Amino acid sequence: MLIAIEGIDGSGKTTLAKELKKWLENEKKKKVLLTAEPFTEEISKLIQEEGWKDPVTLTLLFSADRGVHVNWIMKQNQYDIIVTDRYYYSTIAYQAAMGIDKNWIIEVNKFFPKPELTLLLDIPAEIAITRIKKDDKFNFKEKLSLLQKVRENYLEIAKNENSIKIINSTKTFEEVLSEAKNYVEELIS
Ligand SMILES: Nc1ncnc2c1ncn2[C@@H]1O[C@H](COP(=O)(O)OP(=O)(O)OP(=O)(O)O)[C@@H](O)[C@H]1O
Ligand SMILES: Cc1cn([C@H]2C[C@H](O)[C@@H](COP(=O)(O)O)O2)c(=O)[nH]c1=O
Repeated sequence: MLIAIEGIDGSGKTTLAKELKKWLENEKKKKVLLTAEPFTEEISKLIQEEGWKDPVTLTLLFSADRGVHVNWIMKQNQYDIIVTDRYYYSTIAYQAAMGIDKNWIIEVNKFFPKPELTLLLDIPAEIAITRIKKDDKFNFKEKLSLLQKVRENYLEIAKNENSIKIINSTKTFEEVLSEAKNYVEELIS
């Protein structure tokens, strides 16, 4: 079972992913693998060196990275649940915000398995930006207008996809976690 956690930078994905894993392991006795994208060191390096110069290259690099990630996930048979911090909705939301055609991004990513559940942490970019650490490795993060567009794209994608559940991430972390647990509970029970 694949669960994706999505949202703009600083929306709380990594914090939620870690706490969900603890809860699933301790309370639900599930074997959980926590993973994240970008996945490979090599492609992350290329993204940093080359990708940001050109959104087409960036789309292809993130998608190629996902191919390697998915192949690796397929071999992790010992787990009940795989939780990934970012998946293909990130490429649709971010690279479309950079001007790439959404349908082309969907086409490039169409062979990857669809997550059974995606938790979309929704938060205004103005608030998320105050939570982003200054030493983050990708350099466009401070660009408020881009993150605003990424947020709009995520909400648009969610309108047409029942498996994406929107959680208001301006709430306290305890509230966010509780809502996320309810969605996961529905899925595993
Ligand atoms: N609901 C919340 N309320 C307030 N602060 C939060 C909440 N959730 C997470 N945070 C804090 O916000 C910061 C960013 O969280 P986190 O690193 O989990 O976000 P992220 O979405 O993974 O970010 P990025 O995409 O930039 O890696 C952290 O300091 C975290 O403790
Ligand atoms: C998978 C993916 C990621 N991005 C962007 C989104 C973030 O700004 C960075 C990843 O940083 P994180 O702190 O590790 O979440 O990359 C993207 O633009 N497109 C993608 O497909």
